Amino acid sequence: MLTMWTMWRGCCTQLLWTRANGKSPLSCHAVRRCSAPALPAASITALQAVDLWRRCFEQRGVTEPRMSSHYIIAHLLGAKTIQSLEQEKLIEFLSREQMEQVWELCTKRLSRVPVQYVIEEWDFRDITLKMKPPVFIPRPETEELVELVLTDLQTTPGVAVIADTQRTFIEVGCGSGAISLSLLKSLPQLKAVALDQSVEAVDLTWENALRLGVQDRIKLHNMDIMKDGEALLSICDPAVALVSNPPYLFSDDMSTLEPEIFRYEDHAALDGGVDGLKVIKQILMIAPQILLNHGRVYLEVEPRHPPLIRQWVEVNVEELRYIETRHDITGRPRFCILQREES
Ligand SMILES: C[S@@+](CC[C@H](N)C(=O)[O-])C[C@H]1O[C@@H](n2cnc3c(N)ncnc32)[C@H](O)[C@@H]1O
Repeated sequence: MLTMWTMWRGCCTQLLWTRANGKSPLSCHAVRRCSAPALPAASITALQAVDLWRRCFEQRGVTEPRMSSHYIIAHLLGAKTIQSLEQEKLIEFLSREQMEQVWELCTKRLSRVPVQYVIEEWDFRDITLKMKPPVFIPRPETEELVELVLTDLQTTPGVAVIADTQRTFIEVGCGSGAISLSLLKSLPQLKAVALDQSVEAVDLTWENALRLGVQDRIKLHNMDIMKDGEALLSICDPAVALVSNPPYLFSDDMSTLEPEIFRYEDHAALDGGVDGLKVIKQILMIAPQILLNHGRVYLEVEPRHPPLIRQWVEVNVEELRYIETRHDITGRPRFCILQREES
């Protein structure tokens, strides 16, 4: 499936998680304030606008200059990509109104607003999600997490059986709803209970659920798992799976993030504490109480985490067994699978 992320990733490696290589933490956040080029008096074509803004982004040090200009201008012309537009449309002169829109959105990008917030939507697997700052922008690795969960729920003996009869899964930290809504879209028999500490995230997931027509199969809660873990037990029936892409960055790494992330995304979605495991440990403590026997936990984590999680669970959570670590398409260990097993 050629998603926006695949194409984006095809042109760059690791857009958003990349640290500002070679720059000191200070310099990477001290973004130059750039004035936008003046709106030309005469009209230009879409292709000329794409090229003008690409060069402008390049000169001003905006990451992914080509893709940024492509996505914004394609979006304004009613398409996902420049490549999907007919040649005729690309060489037509833009109207004054279209020119003003291009300038407005590209100027936002110039001040390092992520392109996903600029165009206010983004594709995740086969769904299009509305995006709104500061709610976390779903990353390509998470598409892999969803694939993994879907396959595992349908093919693992024992898990597949309970997934067939007990149909609720829980997501901790739903953000824009990417994981839960994608799973609901793919498996019509499933129901979700999703929670997030951010009101903006819960509201955005609800808006996206309505857009996708799955609102009857999802229950949403504005809840902080660190404080209201016990309350979660009272609001949902035992579940077949607990899925999460929690905040997992080591606090020390926060200052090395690109300006797009550091300045615009909710830090609570990213910062996992000193060892990146603060929320993960809480999820693992609660998991045995909210999962059915043989129910599974699926986590997206930082590449350093899998051995630490395995070790920690062995010592601290009797009823959870570490099943395996899975790698992402770049070969990094990024996903952990655990299973509840009654002693
Ligand atoms: C990395 S983002 C993932 C969002 C979404 N699931 C995705 O993959 O695009 C982590 C999410 O967890 C939420 N979160 C962080 N700490 C939390 C907590 N203590 N309780 C509940 N949600 C939390 C954040 O608000 C954020 O939306």
